[in-house]
Amino acid sequence: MDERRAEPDSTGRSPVALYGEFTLAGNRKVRCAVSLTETELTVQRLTSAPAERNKAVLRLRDCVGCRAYREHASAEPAAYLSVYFYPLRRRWVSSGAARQRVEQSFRLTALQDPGANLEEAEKWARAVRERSAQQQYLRDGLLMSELCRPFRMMLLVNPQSGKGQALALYNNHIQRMLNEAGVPHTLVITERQNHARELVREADLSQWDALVIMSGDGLLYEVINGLLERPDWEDAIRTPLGVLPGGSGNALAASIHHYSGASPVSGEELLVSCGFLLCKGLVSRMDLVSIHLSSSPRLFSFLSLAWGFIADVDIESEKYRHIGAVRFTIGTLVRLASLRVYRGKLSYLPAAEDSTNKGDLRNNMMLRCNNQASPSGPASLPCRPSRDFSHQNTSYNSCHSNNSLNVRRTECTSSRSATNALPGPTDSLLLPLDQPLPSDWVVGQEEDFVLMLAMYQSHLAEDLLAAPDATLDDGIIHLFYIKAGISRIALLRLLLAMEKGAHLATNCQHLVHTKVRALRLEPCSPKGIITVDGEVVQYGPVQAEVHRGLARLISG
Ligand SMILES: Nc1ncnc2c1ncn2[C@@H]1O[C@H](COP(=O)(O)OP(=O)(O)OP(=O)(O)O)[C@@H](O)[C@H]1O
Repeated sequence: MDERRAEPDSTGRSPVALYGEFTLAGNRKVRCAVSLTETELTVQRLTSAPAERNKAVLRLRDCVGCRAYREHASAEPAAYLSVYFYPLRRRWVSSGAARQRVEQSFRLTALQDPGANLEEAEKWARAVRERSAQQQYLRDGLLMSELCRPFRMMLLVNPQSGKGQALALYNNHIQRMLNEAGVPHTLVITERQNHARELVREADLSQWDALVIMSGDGLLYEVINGLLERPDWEDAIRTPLGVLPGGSGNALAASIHHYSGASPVSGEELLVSCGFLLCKGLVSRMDLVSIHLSSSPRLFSFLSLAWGFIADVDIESEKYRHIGAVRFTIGTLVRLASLRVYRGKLSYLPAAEDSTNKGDLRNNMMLRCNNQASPSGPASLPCRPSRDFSHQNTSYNSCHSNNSLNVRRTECTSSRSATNALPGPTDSLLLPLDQPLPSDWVVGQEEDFVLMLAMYQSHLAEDLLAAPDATLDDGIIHLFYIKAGISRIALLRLLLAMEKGAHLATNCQHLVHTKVRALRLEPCSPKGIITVDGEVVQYGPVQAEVHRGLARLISG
């Protein structure tokens, strides 16, 4: 075993920091030369076959953890080193790539003293751990010098979510991944609706470094609202949250996978990807949206507010939950066959030029090191309003083209905020629902709509990329709406294009997309469905305001 200094060499390749020759743990006849650089672990089998065929090069950024140990009750002096990677591997049956588990385990027997062999294995384990953490910091533009104590995670699993397999998925994938990453966790199996909400509302949060849900989006909705109902909501909502897909929609899980830049995956591949991101422990800020209804307490939403077609499909297809994500396809076909229109008024506050953010990565932090972060910095990406509102400064009282709202400006002098004395942040942009809107809002007139969808993350479901340019904390509500007049076939085409996030490129005249900071919807149809993060809420007037970066999410 040889320890070498990590200094740059003339080839530009990262130099070797540690070198050793071990046998494979699974086959003592195979000897390997193992070398560790700042970025890679290379395992070269020492056989007579051509060298490249017997070489595995694994990137430390794909490593979730490693372990040094001795076999229980063994008389042998050998110690073992296991290193766990989840690299992206190209799929053979379909295009794209997905993370797959690769374990490298070695047997160290160079010395006669079992303690000395174990010490050697521990030295390797420490070196691998430090370098793989360093890779994470470097990739995300952060250099942090010290790791804090291991974090303690509460993992809430809803056994009824999706096809009812969340517990089996935990047993088959997540338990092992968290053990490999050395993440101690306490498993809590939710027993009923609102169990998670009550639990986090009462919990001693000083005991937990992260609250992770394994379910659909509904359980995270409960956790977020439970945290914001606490008297200490300001600290509570900074607890890093995590999401592992176990439901049928899994929109937030699909969004964080998308933000990681990997090609689209679903099912267990999405679970492994989210498990990997969770083990890496990088925390980002996440926008939350406060939602006001006419006679219910204020709610907080992390994903979407929907009315009309999409809300109908989501709720009407609940009865097919046991078949998983296919339920949305069936629900869509059923609802298309009897397409409805809804009458209502839609108004909004356009996002200012500087509301989006280029510097997301700089707002990240390592979970193990810092989970009490300061607010987001200023934003800088230009906002692109939808084509029909580019003229909003000119003709407010007139009717516009068929893909615009009929807008008018109102003058409102009231300054009364809609936020009451409940816990949670103040809504500075909203007035009470029964008051006219302020003068800087675009105010809609009564019209017939097919759907309204407000999104704050990219995905509406695993395979629905509804807001392709949304990011976790851009401080933007991506508002989409379709007014009456669209044909069934045009609507179906749009929904199919949404699978790849191509719906905005179809130039469908009926689809409008605009970026806003707040909105108000006043339905006039006597009946209908409104959903918040896929959960039904009181039908009637509703308004929403985005709170940029209010929550913390473990993401990539
Ligand atoms: N043990 C349980 N039995 C019944 N319902 C539960 C249980 N635990 C949690 N719930 C409730 O189940 C509801 C649905 O959960 P969730 O949204 O997480 O899964 P899902 O609906 O299957 O997924 P998706 O939202 O992706 O379709 C939540 O409102 C939650 O409160």
